[in-house]
Amino acid sequence: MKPPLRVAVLGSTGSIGRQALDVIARFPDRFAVAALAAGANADLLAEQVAALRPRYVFAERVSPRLQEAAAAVGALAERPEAVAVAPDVDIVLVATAGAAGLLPTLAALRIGRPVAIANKEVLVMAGHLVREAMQAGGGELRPVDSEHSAIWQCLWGESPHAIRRIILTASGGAFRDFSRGQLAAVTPEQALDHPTWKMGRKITVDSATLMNKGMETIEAMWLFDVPMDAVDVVLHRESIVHSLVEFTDGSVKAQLGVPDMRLPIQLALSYPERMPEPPMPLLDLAAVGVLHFGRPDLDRFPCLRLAMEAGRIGGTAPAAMAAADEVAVERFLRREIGFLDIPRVIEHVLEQHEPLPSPSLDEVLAADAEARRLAAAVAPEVPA
Ligand SMILES: NC(=O)C1=CN([C@@H]2O[C@H](COP(=O)(O)OP(=O)(O)OC[C@H]3O[C@@H](n4cnc5c(N)ncnc54)[C@H](OP(=O)(O)O)[C@@H]3O)[C@@H](O)[C@H]2O)C=CC1
Ligand SMILES: CC(=O)[C@@H](O)[C@H](O)COP(=O)(O)O
Ligand SMILES: [Mn+2]
Repeated sequence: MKPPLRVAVLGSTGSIGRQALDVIARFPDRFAVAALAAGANADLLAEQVAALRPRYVFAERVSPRLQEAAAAVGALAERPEAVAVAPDVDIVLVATAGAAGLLPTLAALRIGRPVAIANKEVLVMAGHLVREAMQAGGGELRPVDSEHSAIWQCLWGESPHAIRRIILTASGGAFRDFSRGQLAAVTPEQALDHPTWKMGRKITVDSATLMNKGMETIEAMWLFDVPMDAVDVVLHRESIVHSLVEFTDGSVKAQLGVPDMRLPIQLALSYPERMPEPPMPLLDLAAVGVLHFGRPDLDRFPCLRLAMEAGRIGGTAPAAMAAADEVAVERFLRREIGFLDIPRVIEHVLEQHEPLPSPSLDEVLAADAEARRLAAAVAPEVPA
């Protein structure tokens, strides 16, 4: 029997991270936790360290309790990159949110380590650097985002030359049926009430603005090496069809399942095998009854258009956009700006930004920092 796959979970206290620990715990013969990294939730991380006894731990905020738990099992790392390249790790799951996963992803890929990537902002900011690191190190990227896991599965056994179009499905988020007038007055609590998925706060707001889908179009370009013109978005309220691929001969393949991230997480770990048991309830299509599809409305949800435009421009534009979005979402959650200000802030930043083609890491980080500074300074137009 093979020894268990040793997994480093970056972002272990978050929504994806906690579900990953669930999956790992279900199959102790197959998977083991080798390392954990998190941000500010030192209490939960301390509990995870005490229960799972990883050999490497990183935290942005270290509490005395975490220090004690980490000292009992190994050393506290100074940086998340150190966890990503620690010895005795077979795969790194990058489940941090926002820009935090960029450096650990590059570090792991540069030493040829497989990376299961949930943190889509990493690919949006610097897809070309991720690809370069993967090619230089001989590493491998396995998609975790549900749509990209679906596309990945549709492409198994297919030639990449046979792809005509990638079709990403979008639930439409919390405000899919709201008018523009109604959108002006929505609250963070309403935005955080996603109709089909339970996720972290930032991605849930991104889903409500359709920025999540916009970022996913750029993520698809890098993961599957297709131009933006070969990526489409279709609204699908039920989140049962996770995405589709249209091939050159007109055939269309889709992957379906109940909306539950434990399947894509499990598959990214078990690949190229499928596990013998599902981690979630099975899909009963007769009980679902009807599936709906439609076109996204770019007037009500301009973030999708902004992201696709940034993806087409390339260079530092997507990094500036992602940074502006991160700041705008935080400001909305703090009630400093209204929901309709989120695309305004991003558009303002992109108008000021002069994109550099093929940027170095330093240039990406500079574009990120400048976009954050600009986004923090945009005054709200809609009263928060
Ligand atoms: N949730 C979902 O269902 C899906 C998520 N994704 C993507 O996966 C990523 C994670 O999403 P989600 O789990 O929802 O987000 P959460 O906000 O729930 O979790 C984010 C995690 O990142 C950790 N973190 C923050 N900063 C650092 C840092 N500097 N170093 C290490 N860890 C850090 C947080 O730690 P702490 O809590 O301790 O501060 C937390 O564990 C995002 O990019 C999202 O777009 C993609 C598809 C589905
Ligand atoms: C679960 C997952 O992959 C999320 O990215 C999800 O897609 C969000 O739903 P939306 O379709 O509303 O963006
Ligand atoms: Mn997704």
